[in-house]
Amino acid sequence: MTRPGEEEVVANLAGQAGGADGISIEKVGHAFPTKDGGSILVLGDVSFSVPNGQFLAVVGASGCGKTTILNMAAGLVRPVSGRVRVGGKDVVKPLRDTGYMFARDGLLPWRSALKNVEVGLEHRGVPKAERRERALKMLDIVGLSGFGDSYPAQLSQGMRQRVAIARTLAINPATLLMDEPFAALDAQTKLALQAEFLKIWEKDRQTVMFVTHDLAEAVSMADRVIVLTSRPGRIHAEFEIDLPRPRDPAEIRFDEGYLRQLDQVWHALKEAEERAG
Ligand SMILES: Nc1ncnc2c1ncn2[C@@H]1O[C@H](COP(=O)(O)OP(=O)(O)OP(=O)(O)O)[C@@H](O)[C@H]1O
Repeated sequence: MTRPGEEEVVANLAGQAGGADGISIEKVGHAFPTKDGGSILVLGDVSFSVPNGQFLAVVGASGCGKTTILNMAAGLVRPVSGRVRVGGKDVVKPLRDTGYMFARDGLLPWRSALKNVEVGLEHRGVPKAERRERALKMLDIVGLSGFGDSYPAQLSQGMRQRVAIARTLAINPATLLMDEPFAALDAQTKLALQAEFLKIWEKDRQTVMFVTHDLAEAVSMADRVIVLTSRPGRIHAEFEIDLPRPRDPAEIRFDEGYLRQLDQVWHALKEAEERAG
């Protein structure tokens, strides 16, 4: 899996609030060069859009190009063919009003939790007092008031991922790109953070593209789920998730409508993998 380096993470955190026209992936194809001088086709003619304020989950077999699509929307990878637009603009470099979150929290170990939340604001040139105020507010929102002076090594994995959420949201991003952000957490913490994240998101409704292998996570959180084929990734199926909001992923687990939609997505993914295999 490709991951941006720290500088790129910081660049993505250095966001600016602003309007957006969602995300648009238009006829995108991509291949990476291989060591033997050949190339590996990763994405084949993928088109979809994420309307403003929608929470889209993308699922698909390992290696089908999910992270590559996120990296394209983040401006870290240029597609070989096709076009990627975010907020109505072609993405030709990392956008300042896009937040990017990963399974690993990416916190800077030498900075306190509070200072980590401030990183993106610093890069935007937000004055110190305002920065501090916003970072403290975000830590409070993610349930970590009182932990601002703690360093990442002094926090549990769930707490560190909470700091990462606070850091991503502190810049007030219009677009959120999330790559398995809760994958490294134990089941209980994962459910708690999913619920907390949804509570925050349901207020602000950023445009979200969320990559996950966890189908329950996709269906319980998203407005829409896209299933990609195995490599080269193409769209295999798409589902509108018509479950009411606000949603709590822990509580929705036994809902009939949820179970039905989960079953549909599960079958679509199985079918996509069987066809490829
Ligand atoms: N920079 C790169 N150079 C060469 N190959 C790459 C590069 N980035 C990704 N790939 C290859 O492209 C394919 C798609 O990678 P990507 O990380 O987008 O898949 P993914 O669907 O996110 O996988 P996973 O679910 O395992 O995270 C993989 O085969 C990967 O090895």
